[in-house]
Amino acid sequence: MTTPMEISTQNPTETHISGQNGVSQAQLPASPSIIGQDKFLVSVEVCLKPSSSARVEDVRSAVERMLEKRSLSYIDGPIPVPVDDPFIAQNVQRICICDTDEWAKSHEILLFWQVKPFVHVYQLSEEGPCEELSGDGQLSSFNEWILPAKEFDGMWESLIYESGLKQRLLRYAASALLFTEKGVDPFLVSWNRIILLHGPPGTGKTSLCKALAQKLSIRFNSRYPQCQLVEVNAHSLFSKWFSESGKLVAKLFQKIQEMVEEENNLVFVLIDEVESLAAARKAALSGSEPSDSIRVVNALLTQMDKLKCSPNVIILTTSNITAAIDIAFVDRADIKAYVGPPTLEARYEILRSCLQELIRTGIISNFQGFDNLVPPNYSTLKEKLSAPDIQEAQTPVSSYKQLLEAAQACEGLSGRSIRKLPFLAHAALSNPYACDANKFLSAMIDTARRERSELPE
Ligand SMILES: Nc1ncnc2c1ncn2[C@@H]1O[C@H](COP(=O)(O)OP(=O)(O)OP(=O)(O)O)[C@@H](O)[C@H]1O
Repeated sequence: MTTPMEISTQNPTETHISGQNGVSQAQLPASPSIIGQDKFLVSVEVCLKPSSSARVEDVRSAVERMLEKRSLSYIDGPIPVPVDDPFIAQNVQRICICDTDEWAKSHEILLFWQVKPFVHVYQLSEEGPCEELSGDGQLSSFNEWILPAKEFDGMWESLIYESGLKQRLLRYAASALLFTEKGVDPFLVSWNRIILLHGPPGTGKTSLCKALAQKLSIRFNSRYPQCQLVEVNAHSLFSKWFSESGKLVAKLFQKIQEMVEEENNLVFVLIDEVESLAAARKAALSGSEPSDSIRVVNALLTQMDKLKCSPNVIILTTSNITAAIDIAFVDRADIKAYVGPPTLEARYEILRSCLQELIRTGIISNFQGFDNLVPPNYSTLKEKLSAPDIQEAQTPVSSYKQLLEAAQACEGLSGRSIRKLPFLAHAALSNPYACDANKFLSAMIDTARRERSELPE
């Protein structure tokens, strides 16, 4: 048996990939890497307009030429679509620099001569989920999306974790796909493509799985031009109609198998709350559940083992059980990552992004506290707070401090609760139509304290 790789947000160990000289399109690494002459390979994601019918290769070359001409500095985030290039302007909706953050930490800003941009061109699918109703018309047993999907656009960026968790997941998945692609003998080097994210409720595990699938579909689109995500509803598989469940599992996996047979298809299977499978199995063994349920779980595990052999499948699973999970299902996962409650920095960044959105939409006005209406990021804030001239610049600093205080007050709250906080704070204001930033921040601190006091011991 292989020893699973544990990724934890609490015990970060930074590992950098290097020596990717001569990387071809199909072998792309998922994160920036040092290539020949000490250049950093940085991903540049180019989103086409829904109306565009331009060839991906043409857009890629045009963007590469544009990047060569401009002496850009590379930091994560969008760069303006050039208006002086009619072809790009006509076809491209957005250009985004990605994944420079782990390099930028030690190198500050990456300059154009240090960088080899790796351009990924994609178009979002607007089809929406295709839902399959189970026989009795109740809960559907799965949802299916064509990736990259409009629904998941921006999800990756909105999830904030410390210690490079997202980058590590991306790299592990990318390495797993590369090993398979290159035909590495699994008897000599073992790995699989099952990922388990576990941790308390509301820490973004399901969202992270979907966002990871979306990212990989963009990064690997030259090898896999088609990509799907199938979200299995584990609960619905254990409907009260157990006799139907076996059929549901068979039907579901038959469909997945059909997708996988097409070798240009990359298929992600997301199974949420896998502990419900283990619970059903345990209950069946103790005789409190129909023995059908054990057959369903076993059928699911067997089908997963079968799927594991296909090179173009990644199985993503989540569990809310935070302690060591010891179930047959989990043994199968090679990559296990603990996703914990957000740290102070992550909480601050989540609230900052909420605030920015409320400023953008005009819900918060009368905003004097922040430079250019942009609240500072956590590290800039730290610098500002430790600056010697802090006493003189009282007004902005008090706003920054209020935001930090709100983040401190959120200790123990999940990412999901923190994202709801600005809404609750707004609803608590006496005059929500003329929303003053400082009043809003005070309301947010109070709301956070109240929410926290309501947490179970
Ligand atoms: N670290 C985070 N950064 C930013 N947003 C977060 C974070 N954690 C949670 N959220 C927000 O909470 C929402 C809910 O997360 P999600 O449902 O994926 O969590 P989960 O861990 O799967 O929870 P559950 O197990 O209860 O389903 C996300 O869509 C996101 O908006």
